[in-house]
Amino acid sequence: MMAAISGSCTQNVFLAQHCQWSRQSLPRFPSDSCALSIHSTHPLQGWMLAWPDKSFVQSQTLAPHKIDLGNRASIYCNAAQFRSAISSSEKVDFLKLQNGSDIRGVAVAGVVREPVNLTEPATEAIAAAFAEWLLEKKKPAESRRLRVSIGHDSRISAQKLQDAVSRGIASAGVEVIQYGLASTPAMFNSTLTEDENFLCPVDGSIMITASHLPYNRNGFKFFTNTGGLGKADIKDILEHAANIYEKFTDESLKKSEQAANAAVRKVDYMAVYTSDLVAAVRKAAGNIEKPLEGFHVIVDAGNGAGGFFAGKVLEPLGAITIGSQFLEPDGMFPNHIPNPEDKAAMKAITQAVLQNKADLGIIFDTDVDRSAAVDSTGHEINRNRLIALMSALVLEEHPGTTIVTDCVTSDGLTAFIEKKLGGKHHRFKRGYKNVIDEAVRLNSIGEESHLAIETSGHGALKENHWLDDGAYLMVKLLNKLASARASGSDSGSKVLTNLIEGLEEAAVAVELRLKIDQNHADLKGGSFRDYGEAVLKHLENTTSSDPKLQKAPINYEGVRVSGHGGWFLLRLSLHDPVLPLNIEAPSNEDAVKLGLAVLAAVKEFAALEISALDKFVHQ
Ligand SMILES: O=P(O)(O)OC[C@H]1O[C@H](O)[C@H](O)[C@@H](O)[C@@H]1O
Repeated sequence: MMAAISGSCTQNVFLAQHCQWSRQSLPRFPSDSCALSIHSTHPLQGWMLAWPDKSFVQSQTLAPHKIDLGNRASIYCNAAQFRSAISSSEKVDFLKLQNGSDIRGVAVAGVVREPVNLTEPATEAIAAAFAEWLLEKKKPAESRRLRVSIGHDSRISAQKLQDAVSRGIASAGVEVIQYGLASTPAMFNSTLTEDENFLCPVDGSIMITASHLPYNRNGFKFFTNTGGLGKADIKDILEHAANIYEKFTDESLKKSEQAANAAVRKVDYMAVYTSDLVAAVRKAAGNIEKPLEGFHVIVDAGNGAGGFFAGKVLEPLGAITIGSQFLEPDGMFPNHIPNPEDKAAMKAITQAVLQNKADLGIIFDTDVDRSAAVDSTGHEINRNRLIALMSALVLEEHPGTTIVTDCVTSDGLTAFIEKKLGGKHHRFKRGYKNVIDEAVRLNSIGEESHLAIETSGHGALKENHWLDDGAYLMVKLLNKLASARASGSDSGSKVLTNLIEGLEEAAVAVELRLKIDQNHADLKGGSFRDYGEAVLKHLENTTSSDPKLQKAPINYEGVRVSGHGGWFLLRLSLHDPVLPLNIEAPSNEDAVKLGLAVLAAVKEFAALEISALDKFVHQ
């Protein structure tokens, strides 16, 4: 038996060093076929892995070369003895890598006070933990192993992290399918596509991205066919990754490299994803091959992953894309930050549209889950305007439906959705996952909702599996242009601009981000969250005694108050020790009055950095 096992030890090494599993779930081997059963295919997948639990046998606690199978059998393996490969200087605080439902960290050295914490071994451990999580959630079919797709954006650390992710996945006995440069939504899509030629559907998917953050960062988003993983799952995975990491040995790292070398396959999945987008526009236009013939559309990918949209989506549909810019992936982002909320980015695409006299401009963030547009007059269609436009399109198809948005949307948007479009505006919390989950929840309790969208440019439609896909949002706009042309009412992007006519916009709209100094004595050793909550409570109390201010009757996040013809919202950032303050008002004077009301309440909180607010009210 020993000889038989030792020949297939890659995954057994992983077992012996990283895994925990339930005694009850061990397979019943006939006494003399044990070894063959185990190394015939992929041992991990036949066994139910379990998350840490005291009742489980932890292989680490067993003799180094022996895995105990209860009283039925013992398997011996010539794996390396346990000897941690991680020195104390490489300790990683895994939980600090959690960013809501994503993982984010520093992957490139060289920025002062930003030490690398998303190292290759940490990445390998996280990927292995995800693979284990997946193995527990999904029962692999007899006929095939589980498979995970891996894609990345244009960041300079993409390649090394892709390799590390591949090692982690392969070490767990799961198949690795690399897509190379890809968009986040395409990765989710790969869990839904049914096409064995492209090894789809995959059981899980990992996108390596840190969205619009600076070049030295990177991170991961995880998907299964039910959508992106939530916060609780990410926390479990990180805790488990920390265990795996502690137990790495030189030998196990070498074995996972060998496993990855043997297991990795590459697929051009973006070809499938883009042809689906092309097909969607053709269908909406009445099955016309080139419904965008003659339209001039400019794409600005900001050197992220979105450059494909010009050549692989717009051009096959007949559009002219001359003047498109920054389509080449470049992880140093030399032109502007790929972020439709960024002023410089919006200026860049606006200028390109005007200079080229284009019909429409389209801009994506780095990993293409967010987008915005610019009409032929250079008018930006982002933030509240993008939500208004998408609401108009969705409400044409689904009259009366509920539009779920984040909390920093304007009062003008509510009036537009409810009075002009006849829909219902449900202003919920910040965070793309929060708005998507809320829309799904509403549907589950009988309230119809077809759109969940944030001012950040994340938008998800029910018809598109609640996937927040910046490219799909733009496809909806293109559908409108194409169908207007097909019906003879073509007037270029005016078709779109007309749809948001009547959206009232505040003359002044500002966002100030007030930092909480986490090391300040005023925190008295408590968390920045508790401190932030105390600030918010105090603000709520002080504003309730001001007759000129009215607390929003329904509000799900922070303190939202109307007054002086406008409103303000102070809330805790989803991720950072920051209290973002949004103010919208009909004039600067009114905005300052609202700012002063906030300042009066928050100035006594010594750990809060209020200089930006101070400057704003004393401008
Ligand atoms: O709370 P904040 O710091 O403003 O960040 C909020 C934003 O965080 C991330 O970028 C998420 O992807 C967005 O969905 C969310 O809106």
